[in-house]
Amino acid sequence: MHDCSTDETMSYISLKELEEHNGSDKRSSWIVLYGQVYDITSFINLHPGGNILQYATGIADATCLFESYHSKSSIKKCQALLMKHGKYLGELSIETESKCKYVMNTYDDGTILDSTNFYCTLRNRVDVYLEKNYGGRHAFQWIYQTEAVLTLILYCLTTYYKSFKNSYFAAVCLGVIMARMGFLMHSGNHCGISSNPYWNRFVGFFMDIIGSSHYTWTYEHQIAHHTTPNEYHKDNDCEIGDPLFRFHPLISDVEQTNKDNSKKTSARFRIYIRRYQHILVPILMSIGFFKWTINDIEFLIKSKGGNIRLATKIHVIMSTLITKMLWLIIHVIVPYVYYGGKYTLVTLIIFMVIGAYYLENIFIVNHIQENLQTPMIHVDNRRSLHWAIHQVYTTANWKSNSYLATFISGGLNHQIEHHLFPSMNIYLYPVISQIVQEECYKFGLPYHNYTSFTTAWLDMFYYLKKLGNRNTNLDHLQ
Ligand code: HEM
Repeated sequence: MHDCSTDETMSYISLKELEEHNGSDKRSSWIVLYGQVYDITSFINLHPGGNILQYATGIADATCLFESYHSKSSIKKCQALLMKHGKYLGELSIETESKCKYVMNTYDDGTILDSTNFYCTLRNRVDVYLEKNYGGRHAFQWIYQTEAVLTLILYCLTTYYKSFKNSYFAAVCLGVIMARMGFLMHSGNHCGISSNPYWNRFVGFFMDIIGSSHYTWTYEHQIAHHTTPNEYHKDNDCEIGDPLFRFHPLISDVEQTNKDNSKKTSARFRIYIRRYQHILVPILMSIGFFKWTINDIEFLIKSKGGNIRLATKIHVIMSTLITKMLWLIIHVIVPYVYYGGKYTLVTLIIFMVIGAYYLENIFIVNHIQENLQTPMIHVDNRRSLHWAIHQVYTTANWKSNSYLATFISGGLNHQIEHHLFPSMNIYLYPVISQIVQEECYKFGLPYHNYTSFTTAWLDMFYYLKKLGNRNTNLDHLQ
């Protein structure tokens, strides 16, 4: 990386300035690694890992993505490439809170061991082990590629029978297949399907085939969620349902500054609803697919999705609109013309609800749990945690080491391994989980692993209930 000690006059770049260089149409692309800002416009299209690099530009800290996506042996190549083609611009301004995220690895109050070498040690062990025994992070990629192609064929067949052949059974199967497409696109957009970036792009596009947008999803998931899991005002996933529901302890019952009566009523309504959120959330999960299909358009138009800014790209907006139109024609207009409104509505509800239930139940248990917060949640300087330690604290597995659970959940049962090595083939997670557990233990870090999906789900349910029933007080509004 750039040696700042030789700089006579250091330049500082503000977060605002950085955000303007996020690779939007006609804008350049800047990336922040280890607090240093680089202009990578000239080689962004030459990146050997493919176009995933575009998402990491214009964000406050891409160190987590940089470290977690490259193997031990790749990192040196990356640094050489960056030195050759990237232009060092300066340091990210000191006022930018995220800057210190990488620099310090221990809590300010010293309550935890110095874990500076946790990720380095772990990654070296994992990569050496995989290289020696399996030939690298993409072993078994042919299995995953075959699974992707077969799933796509099944999607086309079930869609055909549902939309053109009046089959309710096909609608049920389509729901399951849609969820499987969701797991696959998750791996594709994480570059986990293959060492070939085109395969990853192809499978990542499954998200658009099922009616959503891989572009907005990648920003929300890769940037907002993966770099800052369970962090309030950063990770969109811990704010789903807000203001109605509370998935995170820092979500307030009331708007602090507000004193007028209408808001007081809405705060009361919220408190009332939250009391039953553990019942309502599992019911409302059913509309997840409908929500995604519509939300994407809003995100693209506003260039913003929750806590994250999106780079505006006209060709992406156009292609998203086209794929959504095609989805609408195939799943709504065609069955409506052939079989009428009732059939269309019922089959739409069947496959959208089954798909959403399968997918959402799997991913909701990995982060929404009582014990999944960094220890200093109420203290601002918790950002001093190294990103990998943050991931371990805020993530839970269920049924680690089970290949069946890995297949059923698309690898999401190994959420800890996934957050530490997002681009690894999911079928290697059971292989490395023993190493991850051992290193967590050595460094005094937790390794949350539920013995079954049911225990994880029930704990999530009770935690939602607890969060919803938290003592609340409206007095200060008066
Ligand atoms: C400016 C920063 C970066 C540089 C210079 C860079 C450079 C490279 C290089 C040289 C490789 C080939 C490695 C090899 O052949 O062993 C590579 C692969 C890759 N990069 Fe990057 N990269 C950067 C940032 C990122 C970021 C931020 C991400 C993720 C968001 C990413 C994702 C990947 C992926 C997925 C691969 C393929 C790895 C594989 O097949 O296992 N890169 N990158």
